[in-house]
Formats: sequence, structure tokens, C-alpha cells
Amino acid sequence: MALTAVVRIPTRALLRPWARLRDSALGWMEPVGGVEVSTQRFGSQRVLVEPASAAGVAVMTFKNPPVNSLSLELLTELVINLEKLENDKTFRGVVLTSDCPGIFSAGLDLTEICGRNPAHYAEYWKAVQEMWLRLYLSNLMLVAAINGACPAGGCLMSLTCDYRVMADNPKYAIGLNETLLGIVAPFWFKDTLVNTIGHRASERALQLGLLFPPTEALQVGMVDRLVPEDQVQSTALSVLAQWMAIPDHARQLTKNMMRKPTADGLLKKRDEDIQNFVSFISRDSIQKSLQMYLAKLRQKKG
Ligand SMILES: CCCCCCCCCCC/C=C/C(=O)SCCNC(=O)CCNC(=O)[C@H](O)C(C)(C)COP(=O)(O)OP(=O)(O)OC[C@H]1O[C@@H](n2cnc3c(N)ncnc32)[C@H](O)[C@@H]1OP(=O)(O)O
Repeated sequence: MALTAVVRIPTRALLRPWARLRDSALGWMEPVGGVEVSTQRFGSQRVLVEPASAAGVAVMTFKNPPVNSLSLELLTELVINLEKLENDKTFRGVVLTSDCPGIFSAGLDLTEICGRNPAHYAEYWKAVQEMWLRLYLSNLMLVAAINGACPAGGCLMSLTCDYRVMADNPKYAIGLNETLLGIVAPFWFKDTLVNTIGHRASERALQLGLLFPPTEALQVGMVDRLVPEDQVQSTALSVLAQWMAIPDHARQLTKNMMRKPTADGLLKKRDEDIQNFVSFISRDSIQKSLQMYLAKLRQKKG
């Protein structure tokens, strides 16, 4: 259903984005002449994008049941929808969240990296790289509303955001647990973690494949705020409202200055990284480990 409506916001608020927060805090909602802001919901099968009630903000919800694993389709849809938001200059901030109860994302889709051929592994890894590069370097303000379990690739995705709000439920955990599967987090996963929680904490977390419950994740700096489960999205939106008070150009240049050197590490050797991934993941021993891990996951229910 197309929810096509147009809200007008004053040009002065667009020129001085930080004024919007103040204006709306003063109760300004009058549609006056200015730039058109689309309030149309869009998205695709696995990624829903809805404008939030605050101007310039969208909520991107992943809906790839049962566990929001990052399949090739989900990764592709994510990047396309992010690009749409970036091209629509009315959007300045996005909350990333999940439609799967109790799960933000189970990380990379193990069925994409297990029992397939090298060409498929290469295509898939390119899509994983693309997701990371697009999110990590996005000019938009990104806030992760982590409303459930967030292992491995799910954690990576949340680490690309500018801020993480997590549900304070001890059943959920977040971390880069690759070593528990007998695989290795690549250097750019590692760099993203180091940039967030520092070198020593990352080394320990990566070697042990630690999955942190919310309280520990907050202590180590992997997430920025814990809130009751039913407040994760509303808190993420209010965090975005605070970030919106900063002039975009200054914030974007600062973000780029902080992140570009890390992203360049991958940009300079994308093909080599794909080749490394394909040869690593194709090893018999690695395939056996992954098959065993998948079998354990599937047996859990039986
Ligand atoms: C020299 C250096 C070179 C380096 C080269 C690179 C090396 C490779 C790098 C690869 C990096 C990998 C990153 C990853 O993200 S790997 C994925 C890791 N993910 C996990 O470990 C999470 C696994 N899942 C879970 O722990 C639980 O499912 C979860 C807590 C998320 C939810 O639990 P719940 O009990 O609610 O649900 P189930 O476990 O019953 O799962 C339901 C069904 O979903 C299937 N499932 C779960 N996770 C995945 C997944 N990641 N991919 C695919 N499928 C998944 C699960 O099997 C169930 O399926 P069935 O219904 O068919 O049984």
C-alpha cells in the first residue's frame, strides 16, 4: 500500500538542520512553503523502509525469518534500500531494526557459505563487503535498535552504525563469535571491532568468540545504551533526534575522517580479500566445521 503524502518543511530548517529539532520541540508542525519530504513507505520483500514521524528519519526493518540471516537477497535489498535513502536528500538518519522476534540478525547465512561452489562464495562475499562498506561509510546517521540476538555478521552490521541501543534482556547476546564456528573474522571485521571497543578487548573477544550479554556489552562499549525491550526503537529514534541537532556537513566530514582509513584497508584489496575468503571457506576442514555447526543448530529443536 502506498502511503503517499507530502509534508512540507520550511527551507530554513533544511538549511539549518539543527533548527528542526528546536522547532519541533517548540511544537512547530505547520506545513509551510519549502522542500517536499516524501512520507512514502517503500522497501522490498526482506527490507521495509518507513519514514518515522520525525522529519528526515526512516526506520529500516529487516524481515527475513526465521532469524534474519544475511542471505544474498537480504544483503542486496539492504544495499539498494540504503542507496534509495541516501539519494533522497530529505532523509538524514535511519534506525536499523528487526522484525524477527528475539533476533536482530543471526549473521551471515550459513547456507550461503556451506556446500556451495567457489563462484557462489565469491559472489556472496562481494555482497558482504558491499554491505559493510555502504553502511560503514554512509553519510546518514545510523542507529541500531538491537531487539534480539546479534551474533557475528549481525554484530558487524550493528557496529557499522553510529550508535547502538540494545534490549536489556539477558537472553540476548552480541559479539563476533566466528572462532566458535572454527572460522576467522576477517581483518575488516576485526578493525570495526577495534575501532569500537579498543585493541585489547577486541583481541580477547575475537580469540574467545565472546558473545556478550547486554550488561557486559555495555561495559565493554560494544553497545551504547540498554533499555527495556519495548523501548528499543523509541530510544533509537530519540537518540537520532539528538544527533540531528548537529549540522550534517560537519558531522559527515568527521565521520568520514574517523572511518575512511579503515574502509580504505578493504577498498585497496577487495579482490584479494574475496580470493582469501573463497580459498579459506572452500577448505574441507572448514566446510566440515560449518556443517557440524549447522547440524547442531538444527538438532537443537529435535
Ligand atoms: C586467514 C584468514 C582468512 C579469513 C577469511 C574469512 C573467513 C570467513 C569469515 C566468515 C565470517 C562469518 C560471519 C558470520 O556471521 S557466520 C554466522 C554466525 N552466526 C551464528 O553463529 C548464529 C547461529 N544462530 C544462532 O545462534 C541461533 O539461531 C539464534 C540465537 C540466532 C536464534 O536462536 P533460535 O533458538 O531462536 O533459533 P534456531 O537456532 O532454532 O534457528 C532457527 C532456524 O534458523 C537456522 N539458522 C540459525 N542461524 C542461522 C544462520 N546464521 N544461517 C543460516 N541458518 C541459520 C537454524 O538452523 C534453524 O533452522 P531450521 O529451522 O531449519 O532448523
